[in-house]
Amino acid sequence: MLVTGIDLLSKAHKDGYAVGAFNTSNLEITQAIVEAAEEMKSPAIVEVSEGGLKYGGIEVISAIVRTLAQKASVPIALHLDHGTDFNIVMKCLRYGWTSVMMDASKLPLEENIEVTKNVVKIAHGMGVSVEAEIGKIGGTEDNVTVTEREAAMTDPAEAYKFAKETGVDYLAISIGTAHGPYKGEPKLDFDRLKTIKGMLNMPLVLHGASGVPADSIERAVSLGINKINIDTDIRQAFTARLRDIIDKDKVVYDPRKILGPCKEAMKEVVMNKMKLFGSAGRG
Ligand SMILES: O=C(CO)COP(=O)(O)O
Ligand SMILES: O=C[C@H](O)COP(=O)(O)O
Ligand SMILES: [Zn+2]
Ligand SMILES: [Zn+2]
Repeated sequence: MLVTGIDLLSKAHKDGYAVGAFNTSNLEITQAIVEAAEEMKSPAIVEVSEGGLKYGGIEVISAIVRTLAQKASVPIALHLDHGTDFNIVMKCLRYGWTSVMMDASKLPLEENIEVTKNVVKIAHGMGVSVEAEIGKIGGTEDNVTVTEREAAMTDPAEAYKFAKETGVDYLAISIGTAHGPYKGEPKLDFDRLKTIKGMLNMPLVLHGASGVPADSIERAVSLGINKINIDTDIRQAFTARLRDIIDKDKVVYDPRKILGPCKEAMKEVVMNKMKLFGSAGRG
């Protein structure tokens, strides 16, 4: 069934687990996520970036995700990931999305507050929940100095002010993860997470979670992370299986014989994340 993001995340916040938010931009990735959720009896968030929307087109992507979510035996939310353009956020609301992220984290704090507050007002009027970001979640962290890393992290006092003034439903914080494949091992600032959770007492979101070791993920969940974004690990599973198939079989030409096994590889990744995040069995 199709539900709102806050339906899923308020339960996760209360009971101390995290719901995976998996990026999609086509049919097979969406099938992999929804089938994994059903098999694991887990809730799931299917999310699409602005780039993903451009790739698939909002009508088509909305229809794919909504149809599969409505048919699913477990609760699924349809979420806009890193909406940086106010008009795209509004478009997702018009297309019946059940959760949106307004990511104005590149703007100064007061401007981020203004933009986010406005989105919260409109989205809440339509029964849709909102994520926002405070701090800067980078790309891969090569060439980032310690001072730069520290400056990009979420300041707990700013996060508190932001949450209070915007009325946002869940908040993405920066504690040392980065989008994309890691060059070295990510080091998470657990003390910062603990402080922020203690001050805000609301669902918190971890971006850039692909490639983060399982013990760090478990610790982050135990300290109050309730939504975990995964894209790169799924993309890599897809590509590895694709290479394997066409390397081994020089005559295969039916896309279904290629994409079917690729979907299974992505599904495996998603199921393992659901077990790790503690959402399996909660759907
Ligand atoms: O945060 C993400 C999407 O918003 C995904 O991060 P990864 O690149 O680590 O999978
Ligand atoms: O946050 C980034 C997500 O992995 C989406 O990436 P994308 O902008 O390449 O679709
Ligand atoms: Zn961002
Ligand atoms: Zn992200």
